Amino acid sequence: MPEQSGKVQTVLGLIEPGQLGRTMTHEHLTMTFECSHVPPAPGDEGLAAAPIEMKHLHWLQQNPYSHSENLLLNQEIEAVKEELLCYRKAGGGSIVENTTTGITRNLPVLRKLAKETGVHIIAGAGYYVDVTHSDETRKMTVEKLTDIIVSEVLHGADGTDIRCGVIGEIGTSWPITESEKKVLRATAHAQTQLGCPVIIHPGRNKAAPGEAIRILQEAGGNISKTVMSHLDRTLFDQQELLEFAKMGSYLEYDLFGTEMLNYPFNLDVDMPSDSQRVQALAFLIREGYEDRILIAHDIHTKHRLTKYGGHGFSHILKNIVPKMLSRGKPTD
Ligand SMILES: CCC(=O)NCCS(=O)(=O)O
Repeated sequence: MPEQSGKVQTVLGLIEPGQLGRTMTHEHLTMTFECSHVPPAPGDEGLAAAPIEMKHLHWLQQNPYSHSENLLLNQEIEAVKEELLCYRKAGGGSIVENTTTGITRNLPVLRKLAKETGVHIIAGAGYYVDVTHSDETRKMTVEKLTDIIVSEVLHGADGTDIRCGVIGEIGTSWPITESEKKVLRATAHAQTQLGCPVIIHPGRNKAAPGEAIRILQEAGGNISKTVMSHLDRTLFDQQELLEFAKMGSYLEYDLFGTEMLNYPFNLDVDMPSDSQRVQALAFLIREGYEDRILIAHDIHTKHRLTKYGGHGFSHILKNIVPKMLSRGKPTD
């Protein structure tokens, strides 16, 4: 792809890497997450159906996936626009928007947001997890899936001329399903043709990141240009984290701002606090992985927007960066 080589492809066109500024590599600006609805606990049905209000905020923070309306981030375009203007004021430059096929990607909205806020937005190509794959997707060969992903980057996606700039987030469950394995192989083949970055959503099991990387590797993917997302809810043991880091992908801690007691998708997981995320990053830096770390908020529900009392897209720049600086360099 000679035209794009060495450039960043945003929804408004190509820019130089030097124009990116501070970049959140894993966010969603418009999407739906009904595929991950969790039925409310007995007795909570009323809360789950009530309008989002301050008095319910704590319940919502603890049960974000049990409130159907909370899963419709696509209804909040104006609020997201305000947030992006604040993000720019806070020093933000770019956002990688990870919404792929299956969770209602909306490229015209991304283009409008980029035009109206001045934030560079890079859209994601490819497919989310198996439960969102259509029958048509399941029937496709790896070659057909590859052609679609390549076309989303070279020509535009979803019937528009708006081009994606990365592949991902590519969704995988645990265990990884046959349909997801096909998409992973197609992702690797498309990356070989395009040379662009890949972003993977691993299943909720400590073996999931390594298994996804192995499948990409066997299909010829470039692991040094691959991002493993959501490590903060997936890999906890320091030795296992180092074993994974040696495989060579970028290591992404992208759930900053998410603090919940019971992680409903895997009750064995203790979701870390932001302080624990910062400690995990300090550990990786001490071990020599400073240049392989990426961070973001992965906002994908309404309640995390400042409109609803959430932390918003500027939380890392306003709160986490000062926290990191207050801890100094890990060797200090
Ligand atoms: C679409 C957003 C997404 O998949 N976020 C990850 C949520 S979790 O698997 O880490 O709970």
